[in-house]
Amino acid sequence: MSESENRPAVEVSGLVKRYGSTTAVDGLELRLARGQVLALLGPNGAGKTTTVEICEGFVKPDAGSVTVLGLPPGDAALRPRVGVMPQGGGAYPGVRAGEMLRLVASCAARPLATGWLIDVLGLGSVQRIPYKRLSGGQQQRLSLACALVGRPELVFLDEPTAGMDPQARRLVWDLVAALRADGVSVLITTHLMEEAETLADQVVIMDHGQVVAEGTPAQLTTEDPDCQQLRFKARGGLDTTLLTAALPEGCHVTEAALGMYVVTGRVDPQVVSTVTAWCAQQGVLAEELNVGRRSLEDVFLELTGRELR
Ligand SMILES: Nc1ncnc2c1ncn2[C@@H]1O[C@H](COP(=O)(O)OP(=O)(O)OP(=O)(O)O)[C@@H](O)[C@H]1O
Repeated sequence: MSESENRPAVEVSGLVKRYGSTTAVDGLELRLARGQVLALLGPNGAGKTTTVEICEGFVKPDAGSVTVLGLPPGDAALRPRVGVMPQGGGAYPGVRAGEMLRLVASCAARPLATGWLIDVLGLGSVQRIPYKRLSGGQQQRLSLACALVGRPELVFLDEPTAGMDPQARRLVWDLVAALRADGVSVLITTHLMEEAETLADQVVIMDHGQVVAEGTPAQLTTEDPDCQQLRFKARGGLDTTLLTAALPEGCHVTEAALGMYVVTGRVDPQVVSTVTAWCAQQGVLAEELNVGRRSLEDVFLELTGRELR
């Protein structure tokens, strides 16, 4: 086995990319092990697409090192081994869907059967329709078919399910799971926390071009026992400051949405009984009580803030 075969699928170190005064990527470290799925999360403008485009070889970095299957990004030897699904498609507007896929397949040494891929991705009825007339979700599915038709060892999927209906999204999730089962490495960017939790072995949350947290979905959401949550519903507008004061130190109550309360902290039986008793004193019933770990979305918002970018 050559030395490059032992390297991770993607290895990024000290990566920097500037656009004028904007530092899109700021010393990023990233490692995708072979055969794993890595989900790259981050708010708008965090630098995800720039990072992926550097790994794909489309954008040159200002500093840092990147290897893809042990080779420099864009190396000609990578072309048949890497599948790319760029954000927002990337096909000739006039080309018919079926032609597009066959064209891409003709460049591969051992392509998948295009008819099979068209069926799997539910594109049979739109094969003869020009790319520009496909719906957004159909364009995305065609783009995914093009990324996969060459049986790649590594796939870059930049927001693959953006704009897809729930059926198409599930289909893509099944396909990604099947790729993983076949030993394909996948780097996926997404704004859907459920997508990351469902698919990823490893989640990397980035912001301002840097990694702010990484780990398995379970590690990111359960690591800290003091950060459990008790959720309940009750009449809107309860005094959360008073309830917080009634709870042990370290517990904190917020009204996440009208009538939806979240107690964050170490949730033990005493905390649950204090909450229900306190609600009873206010003459309200705490309903749909649920004790669980933080969601990935909670972790994401905590790390990257709630303001719009
Ligand atoms: N070609 C470019 N020229 C100038 N600035 C750019 C260019 N590409 C990206 N940027 C800037 O770099 C930063 C990172 O952008 P990038 O597209 O990588 O973010 P992202 O995390 O993929 O965002 P989104 O979730 O919105 O897709 C942004 O501030 C963006 O405006």
